[in-house]
Amino acid sequence: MSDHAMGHDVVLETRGLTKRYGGVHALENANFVIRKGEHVAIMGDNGAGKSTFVRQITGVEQPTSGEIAFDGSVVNFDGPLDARRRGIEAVFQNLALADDLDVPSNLFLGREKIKFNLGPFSILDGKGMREATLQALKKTAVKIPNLSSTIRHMSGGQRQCVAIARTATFASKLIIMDEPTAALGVQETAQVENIVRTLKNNGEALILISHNMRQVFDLVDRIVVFRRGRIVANLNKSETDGQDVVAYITGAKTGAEFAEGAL
Ligand SMILES: Nc1ncnc2c1ncn2[C@@H]1O[C@H](COP(=O)(O)OP(=O)(O)OP(=O)(O)O)[C@@H](O)[C@H]1O
Repeated sequence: MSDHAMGHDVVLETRGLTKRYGGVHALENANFVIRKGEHVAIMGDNGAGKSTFVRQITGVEQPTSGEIAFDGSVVNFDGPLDARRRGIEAVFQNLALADDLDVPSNLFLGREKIKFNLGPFSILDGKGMREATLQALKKTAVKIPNLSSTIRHMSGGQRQCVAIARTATFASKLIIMDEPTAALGVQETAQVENIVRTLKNNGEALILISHNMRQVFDLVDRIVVFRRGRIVANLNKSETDGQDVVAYITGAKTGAEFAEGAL
């Protein structure tokens, strides 16, 4: 894929992205595009290849073959840090929060604001991190009653909100959420969904992996369906419905009509 072949509004594009684990074909020839400000859902049955795809585009793993173009050029992510440095942030099912730290410390985990260095020691800018946390929560419409409480003392929904606020604070180009509400109750789910809507209003590009059809139709512009490691459908929300999507997920519709390059 030549760099200039990408539209200028394309944030991320994969071409022929393939991942094999020994003999397991977890991801086969995935062609995927997401543009600026777009919210795209990835759906598919268990084992369809959704998480494998996300691991390749977040630098957690290196693909077996295929290309990833990000922000205008072909990239090979060295690791997750490399992807993060370029502006891709993901909220994974295991939230990677530190249980014994408070909200600002978790938001800045690994990226702490330093006030000054004293020999080998770094003195953290606690006030700066607290202020930046308040701003980040405001920007993402995340409501956390007490910034000083440790993660251990928070509900599942609040933890998820902290993880999302962290993602949204540092993701300059692309946010990825892997099943963000799978473990949450009704109210907590509503809160997370509100945050996703706010991110849409803020013009952020977002990939949402979800099994929840209502949520997907509520929150995204486009639905990409994975089945047995392949992308079998790329559907504009306005041109499809839940039954149609389920048909692709289960294989009742084969996706043979899903033309290469139709993205
Ligand atoms: N590290 C690995 N080693 C071997 N096989 C793997 C590995 N990771 C995933 N797989 C296999 O690759 C296929 C795709 O798995 P993946 O986890 O990407 O699916 P998924 O769509 O994310 O499923 P789920 O909804 O259950 O999370 C499955 O057959 C899975 O068993």
